[in-house]
Amino acid sequence: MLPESSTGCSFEDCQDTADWLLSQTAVRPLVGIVCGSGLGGLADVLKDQEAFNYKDIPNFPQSTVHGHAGRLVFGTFKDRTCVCMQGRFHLYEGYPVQKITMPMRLFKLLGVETVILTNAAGGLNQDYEVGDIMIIKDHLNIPGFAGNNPLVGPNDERFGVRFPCMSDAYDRELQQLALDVGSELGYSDFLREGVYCVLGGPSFETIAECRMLNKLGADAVGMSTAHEVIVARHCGMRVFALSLITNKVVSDYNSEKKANHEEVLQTGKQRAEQMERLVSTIITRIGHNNNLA
Ligand SMILES: O=P(O)(O)O[C@H]1O[C@H](CO)[C@@H](O)[C@H]1O
Ligand code: HPA
Repeated sequence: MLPESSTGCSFEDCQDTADWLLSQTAVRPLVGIVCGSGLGGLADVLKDQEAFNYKDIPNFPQSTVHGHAGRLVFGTFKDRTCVCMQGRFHLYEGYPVQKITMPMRLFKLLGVETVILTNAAGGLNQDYEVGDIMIIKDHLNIPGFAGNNPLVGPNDERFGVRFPCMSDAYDRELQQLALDVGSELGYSDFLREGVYCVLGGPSFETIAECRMLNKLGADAVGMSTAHEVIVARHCGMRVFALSLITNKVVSDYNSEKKANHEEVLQTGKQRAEQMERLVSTIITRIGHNNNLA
């Protein structure tokens, strides 16, 4: 059986889901947002909200992780129309990688042009502090090294080409815009630019793994985002992504510290306001057809 037909992620499945949503709401979103662990409050910046529980959306996966509410929220910010995933899906939840990235194809079919992804991540870079916000400039897709890439399987040209380029995955103009907005908001002291590394999870990294990832050039590590970015780029959407450094990884055998999800959610709460202001200000500067306002 073809992977796409077995997971409900074919073009027709995604189109059915898009048609259903478009029949339920008058909002025609141009910006798609994905909230990372503990960052679901980002959806609250949207006005005139219309929200759908994931369980009520045809073909849609369910959120199983604490800190991911499981709601798709449509609304506007200033005059920008948005759709926001309050909760994402991860490999470790047991979904095939095609299923966890299906919402990106749905975004495309809803008319989204720009995707803004956020995540919680562990800081590998020794200069990073908890609470830093990292503009993702590139990624290391470790599951992809082992063949677990969301584009594996028959390619549907209606979404994109068989061999999409990824050297331009993270839009450089949007990165610059984020730096400018961050500076205007007085965030420069905790705004970074770096490389995000995705692992399968759900176990946190060993000390040896952290040391290796840092040597490989990763600044932050998490269990999401890169798969979504690949699928979003495959179908031609512009991508911008932020990591909130919620914890410093343990890379010293003398350390007593232990990575844990509670700390991740706690840091999310502490930086929620700045994350929301940064993202919402960036959204106000994104024009139609991918132009910057
Ligand atoms: O990437 P998001 O969804 O923000 O979540 C991050 O936080 C969780 C670990 O605490 C993992 O799911 C990791 O990927
Ligand atoms: N490792 C992996 N994923 C994470 C981390 C981490 O330290 N923090 C938040 N998500």
